[in-house]
Amino acid sequence: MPVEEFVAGWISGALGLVLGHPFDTVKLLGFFKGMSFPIASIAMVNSVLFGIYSNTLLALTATSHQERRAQPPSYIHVFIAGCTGGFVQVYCLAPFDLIKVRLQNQTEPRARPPGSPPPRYRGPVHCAVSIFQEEGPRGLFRGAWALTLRDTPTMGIYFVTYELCRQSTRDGQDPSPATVLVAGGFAGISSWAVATPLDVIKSRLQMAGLKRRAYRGVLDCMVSSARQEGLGVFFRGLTINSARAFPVNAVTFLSYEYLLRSWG
Ligand SMILES: CN(C)C(=N)NCCC[C@H](N)C(=O)O
Repeated sequence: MPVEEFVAGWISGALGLVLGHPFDTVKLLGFFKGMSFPIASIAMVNSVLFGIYSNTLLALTATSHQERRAQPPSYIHVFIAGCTGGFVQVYCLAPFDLIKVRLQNQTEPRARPPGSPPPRYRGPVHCAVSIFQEEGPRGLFRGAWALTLRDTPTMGIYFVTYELCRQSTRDGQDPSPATVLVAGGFAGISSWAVATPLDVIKSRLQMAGLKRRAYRGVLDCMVSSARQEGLGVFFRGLTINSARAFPVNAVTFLSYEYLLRSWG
């Protein structure tokens, strides 16, 4: 199994993450105060996504990343490979994503009035240990099913959009940096546009353990959220997700393509 796609995926994920830092700081407060935890976790998840995607395409089409310039894979193969990458990365992402959502939903310490109780979680490691102790090892995978439903098809869409947008490049030639940036940016936006409704549901399920709010599953959470707050609830966060997705994924794909190209 070629490993360079995993390494390129890790580095490009880290670079995208640095670029997304201002957006993530607005959204996530405590989680992104330091960069080391997100780089170790989210960049590792990106490495799994790109590595599995590329190796699945290799299995389906018997072409390496370099050979695919001259022999582009069909969109159905790209979609299957993207879905496979999305499915596998969920099980690395689930605990990190849970920690992110729990930290995101607690009050920012700097904004707390003096004398108010300290935040429940002191940071990502404390959050992971507390969930493990209070909700058991399975607690760390709370919301994983919703995450699977969110990421499996949307990662297929992510890679198909990327391939569609860079179609203007002639077979056998490398796409220009502008093409890669635009294709990567649109890949991010299209996948987040489709993913946002399930992202809302996933976050609610992940918070349920803490708030002792019981949902019977993904469907129950969808129905009760829509009943109480209307259909608009499914589009919460769409603007910030899209604004963040363009630069983050433009840089992720640009660095991924250039790293693989420079390694031959
Ligand atoms: C849930 N969806 C839609 C995605 N994860 N899409 C792919 C983008 C991944 C990238 N690391 C990002 O955070 O934008």
